[in-house]
Amino acid sequence: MFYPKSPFLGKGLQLENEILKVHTAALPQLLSWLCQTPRITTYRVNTLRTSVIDYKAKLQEQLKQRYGHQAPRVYGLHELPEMLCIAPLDAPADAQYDDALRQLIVDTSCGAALLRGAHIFAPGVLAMETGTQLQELVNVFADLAGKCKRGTATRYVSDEKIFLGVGRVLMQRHQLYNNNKESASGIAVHMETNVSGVPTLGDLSDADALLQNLPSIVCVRVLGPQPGESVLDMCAAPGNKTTHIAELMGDVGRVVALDNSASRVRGMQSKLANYRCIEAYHFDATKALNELGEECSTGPPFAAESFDRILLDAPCSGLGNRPQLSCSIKQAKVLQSYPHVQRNLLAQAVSLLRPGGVLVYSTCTVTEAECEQLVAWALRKFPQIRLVDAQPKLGAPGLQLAELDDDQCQMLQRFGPSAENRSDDLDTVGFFIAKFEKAKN
Ligand SMILES: C[S@@+](CC[C@H](N)C(=O)[O-])C[C@H]1O[C@@H](n2cnc3c(N)ncnc32)[C@H](O)[C@@H]1O
Repeated sequence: MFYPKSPFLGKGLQLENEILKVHTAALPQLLSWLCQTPRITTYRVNTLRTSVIDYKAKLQEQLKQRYGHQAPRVYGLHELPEMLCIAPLDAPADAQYDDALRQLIVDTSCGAALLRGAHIFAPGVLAMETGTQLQELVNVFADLAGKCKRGTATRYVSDEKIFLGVGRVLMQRHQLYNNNKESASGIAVHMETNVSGVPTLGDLSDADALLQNLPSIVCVRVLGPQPGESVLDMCAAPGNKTTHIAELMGDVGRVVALDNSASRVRGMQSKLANYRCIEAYHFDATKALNELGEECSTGPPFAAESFDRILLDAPCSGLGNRPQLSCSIKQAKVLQSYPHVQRNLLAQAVSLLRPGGVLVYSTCTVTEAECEQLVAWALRKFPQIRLVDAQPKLGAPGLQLAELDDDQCQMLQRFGPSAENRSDDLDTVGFFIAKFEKAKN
């Protein structure tokens, strides 16, 4: 069956050429890896509320109810004690296409979530054949070409659709596509099986634990926040790393979360309200430094050298979000626009960090320009910072660039298709982490 080898479906050569400029030989392998589904599912347990042992028992119970004696393994990694991993199913073969079933088409972002174990929410359903009944089983496909019109009632024919699995219908056409009423919400199709073998549990996140990718958990561990410190999370929404920072600090100290999207800040407020040490502001972090050196009020902008640790989880091209069934970035100039804002943010971070403080720069992408080249630029531009080893190390070293020596590459973490990331335990999304320390005065 057809499976994409590039998120750009062979139509984005210019874009593909932007991704790895020095390491072009590694590009085909990287592109096809981006299209594949990470096979492990990871939850970060909120250890302020529950124990990892108790949450593991809860997960195992859910899996047993769903899969009986074929329930997949739940395990931890000693480097990340607050994380639990769910292994893929041993035998995803019963997700096989059944010619007797009707078909249902979803968009690519819904398709990607489905391959990672989600059910299908109403907005993701593009086409449902007329006559499809409640509780009926359907073959689910993703429309890679983006040509299937929402509300299509007939069988959608295309060479660029891929089979994802078999689902049970919970909403009918009239519930999904009623133009006169509010758009439908909720689960429209419950996935019984999928071709990735990732258990179809949906998102079990609640106050006790969060569905979160492994490198994001590594990232906050690399930052290493301590109780009582003052920590800035410059690009915080939806707040998933912010809450991890607060948890590692035992909810003692000060965590300032900034984001320049008002709606995203509103969206994370209720989650953050559970932590005493977090304060969140709708604010453009490229202006977070009070350049006038005036006495600051409590909120942003802040005086220079205000923070012990800073996380810059930068806005980026997001290409590491596997599986990339089709990339929403269509022009090279969009890809080229990210390093500019990343540099502005990094410059602010260097000024806001106290001497001896720690800065972590991370992205959920794989382009050289937003990862290793950005680090090389920062080291050139700011002699007061140096790279330090990004421990705990679960990713591979950074790519070798002329401007970075071998020791520096080893200090970086790149989650990609290299041998180091191949073990089943680490089949995760693409991500990049660099840790800097600012010289003491
Ligand atoms: C990669 S996401 C952050 C994810 C978040 N750290 C987490 O783990 O939940 C990047 C965020 O940066 C925000 N952003 C983009 N430009 C910004 C700016 N100039 N100042 C502050 N936030 C910005 C976006 O709104 C987006 O929420």
